[in-house]
Amino acid sequence: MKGNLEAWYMEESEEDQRLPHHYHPPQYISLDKLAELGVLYWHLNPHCYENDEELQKIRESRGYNYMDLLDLCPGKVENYEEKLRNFFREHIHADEEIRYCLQGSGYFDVRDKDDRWIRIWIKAGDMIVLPAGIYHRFTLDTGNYVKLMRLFVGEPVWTPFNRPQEDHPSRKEYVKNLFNKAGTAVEAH
Ligand SMILES: CSCCC(=O)C(=O)O
Ligand SMILES: [Fe+2]
Repeated sequence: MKGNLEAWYMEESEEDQRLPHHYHPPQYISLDKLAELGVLYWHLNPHCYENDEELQKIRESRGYNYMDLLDLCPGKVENYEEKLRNFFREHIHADEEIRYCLQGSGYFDVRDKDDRWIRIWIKAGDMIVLPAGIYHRFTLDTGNYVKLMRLFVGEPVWTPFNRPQEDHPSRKEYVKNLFNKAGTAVEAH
């Protein structure tokens, strides 16, 4: 299913994290550019997530056997404010972070090769995978609500490792792959 994920370079400022933080004019990023960073994307039909063959195929091909749902609104999660604060602290994980947006919307920010923030706006139907070792963070947008499916290979481990983590094995592996990919054309000669 075709989607239209929007992502852009984010202007850093002390303003409300839930605002878009565009440059003027905006600097949009293509899906190819996100793919270079190892970020994967699909657009699915969020209304049939309970019985969706497309979702099932992705889960089978990538081994995502675990799933749960996270409803980010004040009454439904414990320590709502603290959770949101932690999500917005720059961190990595030892494994992929796989999120499928079923309702609402929010921003995943990821660092590019030059350590600039890219803001990825996920809405209902957007499924993204952040690779292990990529620096990222998450915030709600001004809509203030998101319902996410979380997927994982095996028993889930959500542990965040806050920046700096240059010696963490998943970070080292990520950086190695990131710069190897860019260098392959040269090495081929
Ligand atoms: C609300 S899911 C995204 C937040 C995050 O980066 C995490 O859970 O590790
Ligand atoms: Fe994370």
